[in-house]
Amino acid sequence: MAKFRESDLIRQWQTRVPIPRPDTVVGIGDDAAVLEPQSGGRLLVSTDMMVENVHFSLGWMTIREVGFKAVSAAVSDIAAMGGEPRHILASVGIPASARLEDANALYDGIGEACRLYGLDMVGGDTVASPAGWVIDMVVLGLATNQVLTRGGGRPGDVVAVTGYLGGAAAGLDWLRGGGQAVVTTPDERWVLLDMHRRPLAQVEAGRILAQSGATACDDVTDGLAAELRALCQASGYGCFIESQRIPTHPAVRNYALRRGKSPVDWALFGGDDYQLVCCIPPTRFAAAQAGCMAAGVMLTVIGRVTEDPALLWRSPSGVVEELPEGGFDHFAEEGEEHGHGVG
Ligand SMILES: Nc1ncnc2c1ncn2[C@@H]1O[C@H](COP(=O)(O)OP(=O)(O)O)[C@@H](O)[C@H]1O
Ligand SMILES: Cc1ncc(C[n+]2csc(CCOP(=O)(O)OP(=O)(O)O)c2C)c(N)n1
Ligand SMILES: [Mg+2]
Repeated sequence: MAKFRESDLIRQWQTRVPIPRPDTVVGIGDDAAVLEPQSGGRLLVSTDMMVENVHFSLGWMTIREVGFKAVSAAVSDIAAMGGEPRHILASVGIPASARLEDANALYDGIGEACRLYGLDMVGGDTVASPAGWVIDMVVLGLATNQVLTRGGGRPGDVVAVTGYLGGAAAGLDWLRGGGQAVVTTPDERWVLLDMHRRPLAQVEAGRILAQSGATACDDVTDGLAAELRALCQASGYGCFIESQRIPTHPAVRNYALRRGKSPVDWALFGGDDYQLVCCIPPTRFAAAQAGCMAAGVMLTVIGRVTEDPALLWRSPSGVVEELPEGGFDHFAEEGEEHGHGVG
């Protein structure tokens, strides 16, 4: 006897997601969703997959937190384009060990995030997975301002980031057990774990950046170094980064100090932060920063775009050199999954 049926599951899940938006003509329940086309904007579409023991471990995250994080990670790609997320589809592979409560808890997390981002869940697919959980999200969004691609940065633009970087990697380090012998205060731990388990997509900041003349943007999923490389490769220009300007949270710095690790390395190579890194003409920066501050988001200059295509930085030891390569790579060799300097 099956523990639950696909159709019952979907019916139960439907009660956990928000009621349909007015631009949803047909949502969950038919062969395809039907959406009202939007005039005066551009449609943004992105997909993002999370796999158990690659993107998360149920050893230290609840399946509800996984659902929330999967939506945030997917929405983050729409934020990085300066768009407004509107609709989402979720394809889920459920392992044999899962109970009905687990499947519903996943959707409690997905539903919570959908409400937070104003998303309408309009479909998906549900299958059995012989291995672990697999969660793939397709997000549709609308860009009514300029679209922020990766390749628009121009020499002289400042390079800026939202929020703090390196927190998700610090949290992962603690959760993996590496730092649990290290003295931390409960509030420090809370910051680290929250940054790892409950990232928030920077939708409002992306919209403000698009409105205030940013030229390029990317979200920090694989680490700042990898995203800077992606921005520079796309534009054909380079950058100069000041390591001491990279914003790391005081709790992350304290933990790194006691752990004998570098918070800047976590920011550069850790990934999973879901903050935005962007390029903005210097004359537009103050307005962009004020707009972000009014929305409760810190925007920090970390460097500038250069004509020379090299990626350079002033390292923590004060030496100007090439920005080290690295970052999260799914196909990296064992032991170097976090690239240079982290692990
Ligand atoms: N299997 C695939 N088939 C087609 N396009 C893909 C595939 N995987 C990734 N891409 C595309 O490659 C680009 C870079 O992907 P990725 O580095 O994963 O971006 P992001 O960090 O924003 O998720 C994106 O435009 C993405 O849509
Ligand atoms: C159990 C576990 N191991 C490692 C990590 C770290 N990690 C997994 S995926 C990832 C990067 C983001 O994933 P990816 O699929 O490359 O996102 P994309 O760039 O496509 O948005 C990171 C930092 C984690 N979060 N959990
Ligand atoms: Mg991807």
